[in-house]
Amino acid sequence: MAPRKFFVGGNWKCNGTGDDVKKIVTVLNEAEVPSEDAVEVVVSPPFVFLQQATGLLRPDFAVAAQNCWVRKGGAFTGEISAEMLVNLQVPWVILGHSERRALLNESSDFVADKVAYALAQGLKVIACIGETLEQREAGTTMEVVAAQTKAIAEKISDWTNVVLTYEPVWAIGTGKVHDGLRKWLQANVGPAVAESTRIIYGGSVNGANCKELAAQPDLDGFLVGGASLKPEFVDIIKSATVKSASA
Ligand SMILES: O=C(CO)COP(=O)(O)O
Repeated sequence: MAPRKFFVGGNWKCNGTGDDVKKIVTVLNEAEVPSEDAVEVVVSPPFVFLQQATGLLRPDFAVAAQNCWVRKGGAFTGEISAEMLVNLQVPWVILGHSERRALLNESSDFVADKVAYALAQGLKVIACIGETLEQREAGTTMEVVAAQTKAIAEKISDWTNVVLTYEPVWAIGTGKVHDGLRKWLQANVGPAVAESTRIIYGGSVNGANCKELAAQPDLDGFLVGGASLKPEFVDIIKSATVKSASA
């Protein structure tokens, strides 16, 4: 089976202006980074800047939307459907981000329905899971992330276009949950899916800590928030070489 390609996502969240998009994309376009064979780079601007970013961005980098509606579009004011993203040729979507789970009460079932629907429309999905600090302190981390993954596993059969993102803000650098998640996939979905699915990490990844994090055995990349708006995002992309060197 082909090795899992390192994945670096930049989640711009609800930040920026059209001018900021130009600035960030210029830095990315001028950057010398490892080849497409070594790293997959996906940046995620707010919906309103998706087309602008797509038009300006180098062809070896892709874009992701930060969310989409759970079903076919229609009378759902303020939502953006998976079909619309496909129509704009946006290849990726982030679903189940911890901020949406926490602030907008998106449940694991709702997120799983979104993942299934988006995949069925042909989108690739950055599916986010992660526990709250309270759950962490109660010692239920693995239980919580396994339940979130199970909700998704029950609704999809093909994991090819899924990147699983473990994103608890507190958990820099432990690597343990990634190992647990891969074992969970192995036991509950199957060895081939466990072997091929990329499990990435998000939470305060920056230019200074990315190399050490990239060296964690079961970690296949990052979803970067704050640092993806800055030139250090290029250093984070380059940390893919840590993985290729250890492969
Ligand atoms: O939520 C995140 C990425 O989706 C992580 O954000 P930070 O990298 O700013 O901690």
